Amino acid sequence: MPQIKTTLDAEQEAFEKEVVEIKAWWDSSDKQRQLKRPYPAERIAALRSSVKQKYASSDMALKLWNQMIEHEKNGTCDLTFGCTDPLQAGVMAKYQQTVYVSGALCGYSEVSQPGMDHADYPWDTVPSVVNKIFRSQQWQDQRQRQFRFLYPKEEREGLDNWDFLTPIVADGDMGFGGLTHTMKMTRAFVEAGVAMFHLDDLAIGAKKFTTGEGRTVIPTSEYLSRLTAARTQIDVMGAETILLCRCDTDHSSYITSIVDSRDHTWVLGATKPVEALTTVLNRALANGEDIAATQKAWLESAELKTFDDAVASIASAASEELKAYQTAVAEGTTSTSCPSISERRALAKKHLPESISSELFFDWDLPRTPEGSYRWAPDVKAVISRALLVASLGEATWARMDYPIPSDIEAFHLAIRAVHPTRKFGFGYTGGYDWLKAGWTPEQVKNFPWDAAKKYGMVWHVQPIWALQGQRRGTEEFSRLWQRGGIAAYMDKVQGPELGLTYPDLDIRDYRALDSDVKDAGYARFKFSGAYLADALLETATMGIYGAERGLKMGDGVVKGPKANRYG
Ligand SMILES: C[C@](O)(C(=O)O)[C@H](CC(=O)O)C(=O)O
Repeated sequence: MPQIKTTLDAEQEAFEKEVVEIKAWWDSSDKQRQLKRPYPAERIAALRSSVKQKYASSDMALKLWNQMIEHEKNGTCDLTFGCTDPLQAGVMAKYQQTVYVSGALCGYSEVSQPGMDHADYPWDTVPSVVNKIFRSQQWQDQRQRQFRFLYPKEEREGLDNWDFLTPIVADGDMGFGGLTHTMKMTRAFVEAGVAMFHLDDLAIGAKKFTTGEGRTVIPTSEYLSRLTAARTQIDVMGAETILLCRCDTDHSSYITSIVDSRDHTWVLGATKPVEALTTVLNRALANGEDIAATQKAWLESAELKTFDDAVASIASAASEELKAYQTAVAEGTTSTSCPSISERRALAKKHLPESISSELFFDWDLPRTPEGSYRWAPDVKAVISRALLVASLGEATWARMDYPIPSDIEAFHLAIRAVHPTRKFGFGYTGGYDWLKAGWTPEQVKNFPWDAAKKYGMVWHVQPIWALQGQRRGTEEFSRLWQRGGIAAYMDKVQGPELGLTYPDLDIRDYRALDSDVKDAGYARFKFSGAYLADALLETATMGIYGAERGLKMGDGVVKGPKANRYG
């Protein structure tokens, strides 16, 4: 193999030139300047290959960035929805400025083994759907252009001229593995032409949006490395691809590790000296006892609390000393850091009378799950502190809320905007949200997208799983139409409007009386989505431990749905 023909001087000079170019790029726009990399330009230059490429992803990202800036200026927003189908994407281009490629939808319809939204499909699944859609957008653009040039300039006015190159936003979930998976996925997204993708803080292999189990997140430090891995890869490629920092901490139930003290405020511990939960569950399993009942009884006996609540519950009689402890914790807490549990133990010892502090029992290992995760109860402050910490690694933020609680939405966005006044936010309308039940008035629901755009800079809104509900309904309507009216109904209802024709002789109207079918209400979200099946499979694999907390029970081969799902 021939050696590269260069001299050491020439090699060094080219490297230094590249470093200068990278620095200039990082300083070339507001978009770039807001990013704070934890690595120097030299590191990126050394990580690059010598083949320089230009990616369409950069053009699409800048287009989206400008759209978002305009929305932010005008207090408006883009409203899009999830799509995996190129034909749909072509239609969407007429009405919205972005197309969203949803991981959940890909998991249902783009893989050889469909399933619930567990992000358990190969890491390149979503990038390859982005690739398919981006190519189809280019083809739509090409065929429209070719059609326009069939006409001379003076006759082109009024011909279709849609902007089919709608920026694609994609679901990167939790990066599908370790940091190198995240980098490979990022690279695949950039190569596929994505404009923006989101990465969240969910634990790998533990995304469980079924009916039976809470979500597991990773520690703050791991979330930071995950987003840094994606940013590194984007920089190595010299791309403008936008990174949307999504945070799923809101109402999550478990955290894989307590290595990062920034998470400690919300971690739950047993406040009674009980046996470890796993010991109790294993014994119950061996004895064939009811797992759900065993777990429930254990949780009651352990009296789980956060450390600060544990202190407050034993020190209520010593209100001055308790206050001193709480003030000391508050003084050691900033928006991005807080005292660790060992430091809090020391503060409790310092401020509480010996007779009280010696009573304090807090053990966060006892309630660990069979997979080793810790239990925690994060509030909106936890989401805010994570989002603030990672903000400078990406250009936009999305707090994925488990439920649209008005005060949480307000607190989150105002807190981030207070630090980053021009921050752009995304928001997802999960299909199961019941806005009225969450405390919104009908008027507020009607105005939400535009009000939130004005108030918070929420410029990108997505209904990710429309296809699961809306497309099913559309297909259902057509299936029934077709059965009742055959080709005449097709001509009247589908082909006619498509070709601009009416067929007055086809006087068949009875097929239009499509009675509304509410028999299957709730079907799409929990049955068609496979949530019950997923629960049953996980429950079987964990010998009944999975879902026990939410009241799922293994019985007669039939898994009964919980009375209340995660939407309350
Ligand atoms: C956006 C999402 O990641 C998706 O896969 O589309 C899901 C959608 C949903 O559960 O409604 C999510 O929000 O996690």
